[in-house]
Amino acid sequence: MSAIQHAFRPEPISVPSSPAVGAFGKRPHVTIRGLSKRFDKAVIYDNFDLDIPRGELISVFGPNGCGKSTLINMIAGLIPVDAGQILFDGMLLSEIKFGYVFQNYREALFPWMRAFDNISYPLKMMKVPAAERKARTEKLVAHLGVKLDLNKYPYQMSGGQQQLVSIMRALIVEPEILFLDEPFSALDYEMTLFMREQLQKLFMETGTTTVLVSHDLEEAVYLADRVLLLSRYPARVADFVQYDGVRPRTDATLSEPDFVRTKAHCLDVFQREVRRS
Ligand SMILES: Nc1ncnc2c1ncn2[C@@H]1O[C@H](COP(=O)(O)OP(=O)(O)OP(=O)(O)O)[C@@H](O)[C@H]1O
Repeated sequence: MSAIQHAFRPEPISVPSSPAVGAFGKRPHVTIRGLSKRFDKAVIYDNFDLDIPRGELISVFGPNGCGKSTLINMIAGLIPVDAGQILFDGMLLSEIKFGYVFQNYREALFPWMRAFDNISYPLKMMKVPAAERKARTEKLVAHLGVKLDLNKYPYQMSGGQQQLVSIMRALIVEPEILFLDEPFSALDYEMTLFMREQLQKLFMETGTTTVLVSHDLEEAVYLADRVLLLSRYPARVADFVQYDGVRPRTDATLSEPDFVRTKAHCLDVFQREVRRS
């Protein structure tokens, strides 16, 4: 193991001998074993294993088209797996509550519903009575300290506000795990910075296990407790890099030695994977 790997305290990703204890020395939240997926002749995953620790924010980063979205979509049950098993504390997806935030906020919200109704919609699907839906939505908004007119329709809100509504809609069910697929990529830079702070605040408030696909290495490291670096497909774990930067992370974080080293290490791994044909 090189000196730089020591500095980042990478943790080996291996199939634990007992499913009760994962690679992190504690029970993993999500256990993926033997996952396989192909699209026509392209083998995207072939017998892929991964443990996702509880209560951490995991950024997924890797070469273009390597299978980042496919991974979270399979974990979230949006696309079927060809083979393998994904368990959440030993349970199936159907037995847990999870939230998913799509990249394209423009198509994610119901345009005929006000922000408030968009946020509380999953509760309606769960047949929660109207009074309780209202109370829970108000509580979530107050808890997060979101300053937004919830009577507005999506077309009356900025992209960032719409994405914030999408995130709150994902959180309203008090998910055990939250998936975000490049949630800020359609936003302008100012809004992206604002939304990163919102996400970080949410994460610090709720401690929800979060899996974030990002195209931006700086963002991936800045937000993460661990960065999952994938290889080109068939995707392997090229590295699973721990980053312990104190939260809340700020602009100053970006020039801290630990951040700079972690990002440089991730970039090294990424470039090695990109060069590999
Ligand atoms: N429904 C599909 N049918 C056929 N091929 C698909 C489908 N979905 C994804 N793929 C292919 O599978 C590979 C992985 O796609 P995926 O979107 O998971 O990658 P990604 O790493 O998220 O991509 P990007 O970096 O572009 O966001 C890509 O080559 C993609 O073209």
